[in-house]
Amino acid sequence: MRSSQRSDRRTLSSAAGGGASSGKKSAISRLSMTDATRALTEEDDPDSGRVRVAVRVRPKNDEEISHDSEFIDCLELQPELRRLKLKKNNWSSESYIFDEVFTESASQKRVYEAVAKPVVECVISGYNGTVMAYGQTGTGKTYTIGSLGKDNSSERGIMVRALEDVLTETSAGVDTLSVSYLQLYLESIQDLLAPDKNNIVLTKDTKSGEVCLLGATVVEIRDIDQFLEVLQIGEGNRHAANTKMNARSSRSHAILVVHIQRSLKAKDENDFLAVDMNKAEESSHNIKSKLLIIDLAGSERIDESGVDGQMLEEAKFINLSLNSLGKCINALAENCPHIPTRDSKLTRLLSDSFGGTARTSLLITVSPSASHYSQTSSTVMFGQRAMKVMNLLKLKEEHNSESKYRKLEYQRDHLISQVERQDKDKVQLERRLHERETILAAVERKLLEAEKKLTEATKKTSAVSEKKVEVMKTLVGKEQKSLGADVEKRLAELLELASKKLSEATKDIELLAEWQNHHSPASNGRAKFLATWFAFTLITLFSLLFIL
Ligand SMILES: Nc1ncnc2c1ncn2[C@@H]1O[C@H](COP(=O)(O)OP(=O)(O)OP(=O)(O)O)[C@@H](O)[C@H]1O
Repeated sequence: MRSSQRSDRRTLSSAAGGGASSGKKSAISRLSMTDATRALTEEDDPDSGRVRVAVRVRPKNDEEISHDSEFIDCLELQPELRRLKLKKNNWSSESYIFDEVFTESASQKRVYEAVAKPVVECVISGYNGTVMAYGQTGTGKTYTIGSLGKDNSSERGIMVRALEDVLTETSAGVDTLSVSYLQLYLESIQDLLAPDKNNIVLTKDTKSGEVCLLGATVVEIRDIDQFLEVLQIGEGNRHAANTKMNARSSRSHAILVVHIQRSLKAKDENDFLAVDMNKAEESSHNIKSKLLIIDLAGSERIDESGVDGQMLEEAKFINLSLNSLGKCINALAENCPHIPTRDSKLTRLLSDSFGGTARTSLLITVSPSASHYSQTSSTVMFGQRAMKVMNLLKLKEEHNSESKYRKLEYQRDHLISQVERQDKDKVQLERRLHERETILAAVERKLLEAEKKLTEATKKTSAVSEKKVEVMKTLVGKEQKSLGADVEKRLAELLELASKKLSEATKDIELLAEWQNHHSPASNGRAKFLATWFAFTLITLFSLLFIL
């Protein structure tokens, strides 16, 4: 069995795109399982709704190599910065940022993985998706989108690789995978799998708003080899006419429509847990999604292609449809209230892909040759405007009434168990709250006791201080008393000494007076004066000592 053959067993997790990659996918899976009507919003992936635009430069062909030898390329690529520089001449260039920039050497695998794989994963999860290539004739749209890679599988383009992934991720016998292959030529839709059906009617389902191709052949696909055969038949029927620009130019838009219907059957308990249901019963609901892979006709201008007759007619219609696509993209990028989708069949077909509910990736293809500067420039501008278009992704689920009823039952049970769980949690929380309150009360009690002890200790401290002051006072009093007695004693001694000295001095004065009287009466008066002065001095001294 080939790697692309479908897996036999399906679980909800694999059904939601469990095979391929990325964390983003798990978010999408979760979404697809839990809420049928919910849109993939910016909350899940801030950039999810925007139309993703990548640019791919094809290698120069022989003609360009010989013709361009004297000119510099009109492009300079910086893939690591996702930047493309468009050079008008040596000194004038403009820079543009894209979601991806692929150089001439980028492989088909790399381009698929960056441009188409995220869309394919989305479609597997139940969303609609569109991958399309836009660019000047001969720049590699068909090569990128439709290469079958018969001789070399590394050359396989987006159509084949997308189907390989879808086949790997879906289950034969449970999911349904089918394709229609059409071309839009001269504003009529032709069935590439049944060439006599050349006017397929394009309508819109009034209920779902989905675009339908009434009467188009739908082929159920079982494996990749069968799909390659289908694609080959379609390619054989694709109308191609030669123009001056490209000997194998496609003059029509090729449209591959891939329908996926997935019947989500939950088989074991884990599956139900994955979808937020807690009962292991079998339930089913269908997810329908659609992938459009479009290889647009070349966007060259009529005057540049130099065509006439039938080919001029073709070019006019191609221009009409591509112009109306450009107008819709401009209107969407500018948030205009009216989007002119009814102007062409191409825009009616793509009404869901731009500004609708699908995930969309646009690859613009360009030539590096300076001689195609003006076409390259207008292609780059087209891509830049498309980058501004936002889509709102919506999951498309179908329910039969029984499965709806079961789902509601599961949801009710799930809600009841949630309420029970919450009640249990509430009781536990209340118990914990009570415990905390008890602890808090004990802590408060201890705090009060500690405060009381602190007050008592403060009181005791002040009593001790007062006592201390009293003791100090007593001690100072005692000291003062003993000091006073000492002073008094000393004074008495001094007084005694002074009175002794006074009486001695009085005696001496009397003796002196006598002696004076006897020997010199003239000096008697003076001696008497001296004696009196001396006595007065002693008395004063004695008084001072007494005061002290
Ligand atoms: N990246 C590439 N690597 C190698 N060869 C390429 C690449 N891109 C394009 N080519 C070659 O360039 C030629 C033109 O490519 P292709 O037919 O895919 O252009 P186109 O854009 O589809 O043109 P048209 O609008 O006419 O359909 C083909 O021979 C193709 O093999």
